[in-house]
Amino acid sequence: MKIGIADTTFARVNMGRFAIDELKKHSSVTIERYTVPGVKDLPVACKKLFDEYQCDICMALGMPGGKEKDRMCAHEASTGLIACQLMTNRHIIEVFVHEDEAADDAELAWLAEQRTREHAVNVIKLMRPGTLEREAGTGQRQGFSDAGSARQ
Ligand SMILES: Cc1nc2c(=O)[nH]c(=O)nc-2n(C[C@H](O)[C@H](O)[C@H](O)CO)c1C
Repeated sequence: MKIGIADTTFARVNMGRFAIDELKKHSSVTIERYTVPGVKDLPVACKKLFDEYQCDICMALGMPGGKEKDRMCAHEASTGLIACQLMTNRHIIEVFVHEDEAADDAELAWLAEQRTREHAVNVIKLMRPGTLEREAGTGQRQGFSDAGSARQ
């Protein structure tokens, strides 16, 4: 198994470092890292990780800014990431941390690390068929607290 990590220099937290650290804690998989300037460059980075580096699954790590044009960029990037998944028939776990989700820099750094690490664990679980099934409907969230199951 080979995991691709695509990340950006636009992000204000080194999300790639946290992803790699977490993946190594849980498995001995091979990891390829590909860093690009911003989120809109992530789809082709992931495509190259699949096509040229033979990755089986990718994480796309990015940090959209708080302005309207940043939100637009993030939406475009997400659309590209979905297209890449359909073209390659492989999963890309998108880990976007919007700058305005956090109240200050300290919370932003904490959120980016936490969300990245939790999604890295999701990647490991996705590679082991049936594992995520045990958590279906449990209201998992990455970063802030889990929502939990709704009462039935
Ligand atoms: C407006 C803008 N906002 C963001 C952002 O919020 N987050 C991010 O990672 N990148 C942004 N970029 C840069 C683009 O994603 C891309 O890197 C450039 O347009 C070069 O292709 C741009 C241009």
